[in-house]
Amino acid sequence: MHTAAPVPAASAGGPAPDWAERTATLLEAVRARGPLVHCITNTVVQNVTANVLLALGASAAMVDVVTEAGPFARVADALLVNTGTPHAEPRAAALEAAVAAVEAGTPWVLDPVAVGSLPVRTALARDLLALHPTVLRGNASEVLAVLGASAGGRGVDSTVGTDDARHAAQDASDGRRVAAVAVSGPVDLLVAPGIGAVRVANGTELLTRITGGGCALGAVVAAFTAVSPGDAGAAAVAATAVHTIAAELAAREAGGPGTFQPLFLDRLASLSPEDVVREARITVEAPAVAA
Ligand SMILES: Nc1ncnc2c1ncn2[C@@H]1O[C@H](COP(=O)(O)OP(=O)(O)O)[C@@H](O)[C@H]1O
Ligand SMILES: Cc1ncsc1CCOP(=O)(O)O
Ligand SMILES: [Mg+2]
Repeated sequence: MHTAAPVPAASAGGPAPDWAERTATLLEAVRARGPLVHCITNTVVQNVTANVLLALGASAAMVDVVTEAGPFARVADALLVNTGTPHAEPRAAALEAAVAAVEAGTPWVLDPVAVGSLPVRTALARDLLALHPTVLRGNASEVLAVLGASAGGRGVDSTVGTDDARHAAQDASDGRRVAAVAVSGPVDLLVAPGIGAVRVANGTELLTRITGGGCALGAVVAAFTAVSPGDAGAAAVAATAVHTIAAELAAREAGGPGTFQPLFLDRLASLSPEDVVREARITVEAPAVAA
């Protein structure tokens, strides 16, 4: 079992090199353990999600059948539930898996894709949220919508910035509805009790020009929760940094979205701890200290 490094001290607004070191350590832990990630995800991104997990060094299994999903969530190392194409059976399987994950102590991630004005997935995502996912991950519109603070974005895309979701995300994690919230966008925002607001400025606009740039990130976050027991914030930061740094390196060689996708998988697989430490652009805004 990997022993996580201590949480780095927060420094207001400045660079936080300890998070880069810790991300590198957690990346090595993912590769050493090869966590099995149980995915109940949408039909659009199943293939890219499995490929991203395999490139990272994790394992993927798409188990979205009722009566299989619950038992599998008990033996998997982590679970991802994504609401992108919420047909009837995957909806029931998602609830079954989430209940089992909570009972078994399997960490799990909720990605409330396109929640807001669409009633079926919005009800499902709220039911899932009530089961206390380890990490809530989505774009800013989705995070706000599932928390009841907005009407949602434009389909699967956000119409607001990550900082617009900051207060709702902090309320959700401080109130223990979830252990951490990961809000994606041009600069990703990660919040959890004790870590303040962590921002990861890595990434590439090409991640928004292929499908699954965010959905696969949810699976990567799930893989990192498996090696960060009790520290969902660290899992969210490390997963986001690894995903976005690999993408950024791939974008330097890519001719466009078509060549970017395989290069992204190559970079995920070859990303070294040194690459992480050299490329990470992570800042921390310390939590407010009570007077
Ligand atoms: N303008 C951008 N520049 C760089 N990276 C981005 C940009 N927009 C999104 N990303 C990255 O793309 C990934 C998916 O984010 P996002 O598009 O917000 O998710 P979703 O697909 O769920 O809406 C994240 O890793 C995020 O860091
Ligand atoms: C296009 C689409 N439609 C329903 S789910 C989905 C995939 C969304 O993927 P991402 O949120 O990673 O862009
Ligand atoms: Mg999404």
